[in-house]
Amino acid sequence: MGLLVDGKWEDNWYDTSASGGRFVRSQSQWRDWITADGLPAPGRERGFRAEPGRYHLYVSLACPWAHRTLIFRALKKLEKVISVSVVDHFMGEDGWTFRKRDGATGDTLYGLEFLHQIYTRADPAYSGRVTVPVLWDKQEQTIVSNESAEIIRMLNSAFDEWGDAGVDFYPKALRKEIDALNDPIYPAVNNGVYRAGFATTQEAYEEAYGELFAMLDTLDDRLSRQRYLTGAGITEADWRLFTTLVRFDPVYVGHFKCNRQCIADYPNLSNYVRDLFQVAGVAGTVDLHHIKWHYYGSHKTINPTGIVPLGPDVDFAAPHDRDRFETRAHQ
Ligand SMILES: N[C@@H](CCC(=O)N[C@@H](CS)C(=O)NCC(=O)O)C(=O)O
Repeated sequence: MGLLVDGKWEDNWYDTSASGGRFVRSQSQWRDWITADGLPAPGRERGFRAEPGRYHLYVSLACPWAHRTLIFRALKKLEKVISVSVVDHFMGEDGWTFRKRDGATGDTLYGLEFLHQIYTRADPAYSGRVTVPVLWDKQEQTIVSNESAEIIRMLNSAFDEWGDAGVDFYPKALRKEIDALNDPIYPAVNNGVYRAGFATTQEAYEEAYGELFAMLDTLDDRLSRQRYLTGAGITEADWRLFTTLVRFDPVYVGHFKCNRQCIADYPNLSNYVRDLFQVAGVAGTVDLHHIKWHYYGSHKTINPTGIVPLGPDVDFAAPHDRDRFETRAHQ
């Protein structure tokens, strides 16, 4: 685990000393947008036109943020439009690498060894973390975005000429509600599990743990009345929650000490995660081997032996009870 400083790789774990033992995720630095017309997004200088075959995703199958982008690529039927490279599940002193095993593809564009070489290819003087996902422009040889929340918005609509325009996970009428759900779910749940797991003081851990389970309780209650977070149809808010929930029992309960209870113990969340897993195209984006081996194998500060636990045995393909609710297909 490390980062780039003026284009040079330095091996460094997260520094929590300035924040009372709290893990603070850095802001993504590449924030351009692909648009159907190629004009820069408001406030941006560079414009990127949506075109088939021009863009590439660098992902880890372990990473919940990258996982969002793979789900959107699959459900928007963009597999032939946007290509993908999958990094190795182990993230050690070289950061993410292109070692090829267990379904990792290597760097299918340039045959590079490390993901940080993709960042310096875009900017030889880049300083910052080297994270997945990366949305890469093969034509301009640069990074468009390394912010998953924005990449999924692009995939949701910019490529509709080639993808499935009938699927909309961020419909106009629900945008306010989706944003209002994402806003508290991100710090408490998506990033909350990391805040608990990477905390280096008891106080910081307990703070994150409390917020996490309070939010999961609220969500379980909400899902006792409706099939999905905004009601009868699946939206972006569901996919963002899903990638954390699917990792929860296999990894976060043990590795990140998020152990007040499992998702399996929540009557509604447990059925909900199976429901989403069983949406056509989604199961193929979930790789529990990469997920377990990455977290338990890579985070030596919290699991020094690197032993990967064998359990629990979670079956996301088991039946769920969610079809008792009103359901709406996408507009
Ligand atoms: N805000 C980013 C976060 C991405 C992120 O933190 N990815 C993790 C993997 S789960 C990573 O690559 N971490 C490497 C590092 O922090 O050095 C996003 O949502 O795209």
